[in-house]
Amino acid sequence: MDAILEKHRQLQFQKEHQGPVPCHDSTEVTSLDRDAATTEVKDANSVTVIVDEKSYTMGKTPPIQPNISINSGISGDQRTACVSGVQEGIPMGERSSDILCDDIFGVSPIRVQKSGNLEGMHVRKNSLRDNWDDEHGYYKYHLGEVLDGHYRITAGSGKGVFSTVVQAKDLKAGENDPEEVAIKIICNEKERYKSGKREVSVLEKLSSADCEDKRHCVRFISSFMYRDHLCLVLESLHMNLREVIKKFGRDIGLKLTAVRTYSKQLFIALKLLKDCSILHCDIKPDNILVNGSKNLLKLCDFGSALPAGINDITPILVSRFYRAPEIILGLPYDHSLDMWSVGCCLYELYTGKILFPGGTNNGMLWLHMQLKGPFPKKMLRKGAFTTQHFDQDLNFHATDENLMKKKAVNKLCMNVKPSGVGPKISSLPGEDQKMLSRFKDLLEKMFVLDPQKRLTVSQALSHPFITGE
Ligand SMILES: Nc1ncnc2c1ncn2[C@@H]1O[C@H](COP(=O)(O)OP(=O)(O)OP(=O)(O)O)[C@@H](O)[C@H]1O
Repeated sequence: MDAILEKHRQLQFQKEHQGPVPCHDSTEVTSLDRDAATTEVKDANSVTVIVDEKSYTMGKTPPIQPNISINSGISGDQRTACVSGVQEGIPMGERSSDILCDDIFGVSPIRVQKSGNLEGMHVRKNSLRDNWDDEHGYYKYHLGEVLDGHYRITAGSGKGVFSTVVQAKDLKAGENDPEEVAIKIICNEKERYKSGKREVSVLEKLSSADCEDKRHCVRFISSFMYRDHLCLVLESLHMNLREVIKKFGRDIGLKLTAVRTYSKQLFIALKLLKDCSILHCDIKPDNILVNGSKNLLKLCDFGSALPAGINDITPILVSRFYRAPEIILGLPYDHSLDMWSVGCCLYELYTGKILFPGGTNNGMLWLHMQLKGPFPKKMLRKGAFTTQHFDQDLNFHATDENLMKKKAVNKLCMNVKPSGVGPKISSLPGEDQKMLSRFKDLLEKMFVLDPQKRLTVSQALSHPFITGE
């Protein structure tokens, strides 16, 4: 990818010469083939739990989060949720029978069925399953296998928490049909089947609202059942943005012109969601796919999507690093929650770094305040979960273990001095300074803490960073 290599070259030049570097003005994200096979990371000692996506709603016992560790990484990794203990300092009697566990890096929100120990969890055993499933309910496909007499599997493509995705050749493709497709094989489990069916109806709605395929959401082709697995046939894309960052932009990020191209396409996708009254609720680099030339992206994984206006209050909606503050505080939410997540992705694309790597929701709020200052009191007063993070005078109350070690956190939250996005984004020589300051301005507006004042999708599409005017 020229744009990224160019950025590497600039950094290298800067290091060696400590001065500006002449720069190509490449705006295109150009092709670079995937050559790394996906890795399987498996912890021999981990115990997999089957998780259920329905989140807890306002008024029920607040969630207790066991220390869940999830072997996570890019989508090709095997992600296994394993319970390593329970949260300290909470009497057993106060625990809800349904314990929610928070996600960690890049992993979609999940819910285990019972707290603390493995008793009652839906632990799968090989002997209990038909032998075409693995012990966790994933379908054990093999290359060359023909699914439903229709699709020959040509390669593995990715693995999510709830599915395996394979590349396949459509053996019955008509003249205008794509030969290459991706098939998302949903885990064989009742709740997964139900959420898969919901994903199908969201995809159908999006596809029929975008007949010309110009609005950057993955195309849905069809679905079928195969050996008790719901299978979604989707257009095939090349790799996800987490892989792109990892492979080409780790700790450095992509060139601004490439970020601008991706930003515009993401906003067009958000506009489609808005027009269809759908909240994605899990936007993160893993769920954004690019084509082989890397110049076209598509939003994928609508497995957590919700109709706008449902507003079940839950503190674990959206993967944690990309989770907007209104979710954590327990406020009503709408399309602005996806705008926040997209902001996190754009920052990550440009810098190669995660903007809010909080270890807990409490840690996330602290990072939000460090960037943008104290929360408006009006907002805090309305939050169903505010008391978990703020005292009665609305001063921040650190409960995150890592935060408690830091002296600065003990100060009243009113003293938090916001850094803003600007200082976190370093300007590279050769980068168009006007475009960069517009990018910073865009991000600043996407990270407005109050969701009602945050940048809307129409405003984003007409922002000077996008229009260039
Ligand atoms: N249409 C596609 N073309 C190519 N690869 C895909 C496609 N859809 C998904 N993938 C790959 O599979 C991975 C998992 O897909 P997806 O996120 O839809 O599954 P999931 O089980 O809902 O995952 P999770 O809940 O962990 O986010 C993606 O990150 C991507 O790498």
